[in-house]
Amino acid sequence: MQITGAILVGANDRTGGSTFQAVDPASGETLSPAFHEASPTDVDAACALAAEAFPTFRDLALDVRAAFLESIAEEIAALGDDLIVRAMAESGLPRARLEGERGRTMGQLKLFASVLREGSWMDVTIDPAMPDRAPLPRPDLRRLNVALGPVAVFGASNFPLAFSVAGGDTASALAAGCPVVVKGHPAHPGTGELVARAVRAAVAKAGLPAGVFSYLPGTTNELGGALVADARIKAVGFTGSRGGGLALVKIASERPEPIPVYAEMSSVNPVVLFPAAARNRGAALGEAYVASLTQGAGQFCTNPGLVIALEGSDLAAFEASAAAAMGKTPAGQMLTPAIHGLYSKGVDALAAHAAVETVARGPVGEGVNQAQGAIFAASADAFASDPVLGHEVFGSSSIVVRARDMDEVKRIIRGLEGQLTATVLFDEEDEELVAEIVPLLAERSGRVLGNGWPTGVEVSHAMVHGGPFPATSDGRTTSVGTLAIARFLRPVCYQNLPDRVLPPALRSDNPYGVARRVDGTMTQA
Ligand SMILES: NC(=O)C1=CN([C@@H]2O[C@H](COP(=O)(O)OP(=O)(O)OC[C@H]3O[C@@H](n4cnc5c(N)ncnc54)[C@H](O)[C@@H]3O)[C@@H](O)[C@H]2O)C=CC1
Ligand SMILES: O=C(O)CCC(=O)C(=O)O
Repeated sequence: MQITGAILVGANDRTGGSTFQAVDPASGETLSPAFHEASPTDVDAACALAAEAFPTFRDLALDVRAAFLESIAEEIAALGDDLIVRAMAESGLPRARLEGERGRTMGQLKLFASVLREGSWMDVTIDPAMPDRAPLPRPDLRRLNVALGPVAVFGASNFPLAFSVAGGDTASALAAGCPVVVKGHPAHPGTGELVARAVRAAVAKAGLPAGVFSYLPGTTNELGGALVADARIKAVGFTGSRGGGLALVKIASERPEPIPVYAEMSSVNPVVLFPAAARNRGAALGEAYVASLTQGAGQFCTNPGLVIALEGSDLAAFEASAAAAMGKTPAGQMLTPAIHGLYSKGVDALAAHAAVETVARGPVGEGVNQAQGAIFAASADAFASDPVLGHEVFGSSSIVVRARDMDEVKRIIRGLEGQLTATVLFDEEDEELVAEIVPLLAERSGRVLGNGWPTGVEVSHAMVHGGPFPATSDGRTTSVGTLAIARFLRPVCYQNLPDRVLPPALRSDNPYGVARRVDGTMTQA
């Protein structure tokens, strides 16, 4: 499929005034073609079409919408190697990683198709009428979840497939019955266009209204701002910087009709290394830490940016092993010159900090925009007295906090901001201490992991990829896994309405055959 640089508004290819080009971060070279910057007029057209498409798309039979999601996955597969080659050039990510990400993207779409057919996402609940109840009769009450309306999705730079044009936000919004308008990430516009054309092809094949999906490429904050401000948009999904996420939250909350923004922003993902684990296997853990930290040049919002442990010889052995591993880990290719610039600035600031010790630096990269890994250390007092030390440095940089005792460990944890993940590394002898620490971590994070590493998020039913602010702007939900659909739904209760005017899932004959809670008891169809 050809990349044209067009703005994809429903079924129409549009062109605009100014253009921009992608840059290959590994060579610094500009890539063809030029992409048209979407304008406020394009935002208006895309949102008008999305609003028009909404009632039809929302009310589709479940199986039809599920088949549409599966068809998007097939269209993405049909893009073949062109997609991988373009994504490699635009992101600097290696082939194997992108092939895996493509599989995950398709898997997410298919998983949401199965969720749709299964039906529990509607949470159908029926309280039958009790006409003879005294002193007052009870009306017939029937509740289900319905789609919010058109959703704006901001693709992430670090997952050009799985968190981008047809990534988790788009898949969950479409599954809910919400048309999607994507603001493409400017770092991978060609990859974005290819995937957008695949989604558009699936829309056409299913005979759906064209406004179910639009793709707006662009570099400016004004574009994203105009999209979030548009009255027809009813929710926003975003993965990116804290500044970007907060700017969108502000715009959304100041609208005449405020809307929810589900922004995944920043996290340092604390790892607590317990004494027996440090004593028994500190060196092995040090190596595994560096493997997780440097994976993908550290460009995961889940990467372990903070280790908290008791000072002493066992921690010294962990640090020495991590330093040795870091010394052997080549610099990693970063996604964009801007992200590399921010990484270098963050690392330089830590290296120059009076209370921070540099434990290890990885080898200097041979090419451009490469992340030279970095491990720092600080005392618990130093860490507690400068909040900057707890801020995310996006890339393969991490800090080890050396605590004098478990009370200091707890004090550090209590001072942490909200996190996507928190990890405990422990052996059996540590379990009593672990039981004290896990509740503190759970209070501050979306996922608490034992004896593993936070990078690598399973796409499944139980997964939570979310967490209290600033990990996300709304810690009640997740952007990965099937629960993500709930972000784009709201409950409606129908009172005393006859079958023929009710949505199918609420009717007496239960035509979709979904499980329902009737008078407080779960019933199968
Ligand atoms: N939490 C996470 O998972 C991630 C965090 N980041 C952080 O973000 C930094 C920059 O990376 P990007 O991916 O470019 O993120 P970004 O937040 O700068 O951009 C993400 C998207 O939001 C748009 N945007 C940003 N600020 C906006 C504003 N004020 N108004 C309207 N639209 C806006 C951009 O045009 C882009 O489409 C990284 O260095 C890293 O610190 C990046 C990727 C993932
Ligand atoms: O590792 C994952 O699957 C998710 C990571 C993520 O959300 C991110 O890095 O932005």
